[in-house]
Amino acid sequence: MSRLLKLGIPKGSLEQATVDLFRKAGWDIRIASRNYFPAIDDDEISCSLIRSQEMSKYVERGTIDVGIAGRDWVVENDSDVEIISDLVYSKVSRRPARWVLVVTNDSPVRKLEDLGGKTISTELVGFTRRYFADRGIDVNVEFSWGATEAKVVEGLCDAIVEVTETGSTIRANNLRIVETLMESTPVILANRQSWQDPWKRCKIEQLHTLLEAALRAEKMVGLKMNVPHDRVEDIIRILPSLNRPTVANLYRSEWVSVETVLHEKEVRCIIPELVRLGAQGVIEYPLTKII
Ligand SMILES: Nc1ncnc2c1ncn2[C@@H]1O[C@H](COP(=O)(O)OP(=O)(O)OP(=O)(O)O)[C@@H](O)[C@H]1O
Ligand SMILES: O=P(O)(O)OC[C@H]1O[C@H](OP(=O)(O)OP(=O)(O)O)[C@H](O)[C@@H]1O
Ligand SMILES: [Mg+2]
Repeated sequence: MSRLLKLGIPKGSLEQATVDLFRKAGWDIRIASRNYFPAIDDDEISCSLIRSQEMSKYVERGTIDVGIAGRDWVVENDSDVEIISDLVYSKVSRRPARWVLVVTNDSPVRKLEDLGGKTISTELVGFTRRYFADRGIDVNVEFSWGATEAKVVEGLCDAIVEVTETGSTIRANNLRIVETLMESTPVILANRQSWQDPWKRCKIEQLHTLLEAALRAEKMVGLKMNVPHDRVEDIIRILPSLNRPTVANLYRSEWVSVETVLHEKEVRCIIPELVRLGAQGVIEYPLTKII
């Protein structure tokens, strides 16, 4: 019997970064203009484009089995879903997005308490209300449909709670961060019943393993070299690795082959050192997955 896993891809800010990550993990997802059901090169998966804000609701009720969406919206919706994994990427970087309390540069507000009795505009209304209520600060939280930064500039509110990644929107509007309220990364979230189904769970775990492996491999490279037997200890001492470098014998030789995995930025410092210590035939190669 052929089985199908219903997968939700986040439409909007995380869409392109998610499709790119799937490509690295081994799945080709093709999104045709104005079509909400992307093609995927896996007969066991059917794909839908779903807004990040709504993903957890559809996963909770089982309309889709598994999805990717920002943890922020899962928290906001207070959805009863299985969180399988945090994937640390954003729209343009590999850093978490941050929900920050923001005011204009010339605002007298310096700390959360200064907002008592004031109005805050945000898309994340439930979370913001809970955040201030938990701290005993009475604020008026208004829902914003977007372009939220403009509202604080125009004086339509006293502060905003908005998501930021690079900080460029905040800078461009002459705004100031008072405090970070929450960090958020995309998560893999699954329907609880789907997670209990052995076939679906196995398929979800396949996605989980390969998406994480592709993220982990970014910026990492493999390094391989030949080393005289009596220099191995000196070389191993300076060589970074995920666990321990591999040392293998070379056929009928006094030399050994040493292999390791390290961050690409470490390579430019380490290669001259390796050569100084007697390594030869040093090669660097890209990695696509690390499990
Ligand atoms: N640079 C970024 N800008 C906006 N959202 C980001 C960014 N990086 C990551 N995200 C995440 O993308 C998800 C969706 O963000 P958001 O709610 O702003 O909707 P959107 O996809 O940007 O659509 P819209 O055009 O309505 O803003 C959130 O989980 C958010 O944390
Ligand atoms: O810190 P930065 O890197 O500048 O990113 C933050 C901005 O990105 C998002 O807007 P988005 O692109 O989702 O457009 P939107 O205004 O339609 O939400 C968010 O709402 C901020 O305005
Ligand atoms: Mg947005």
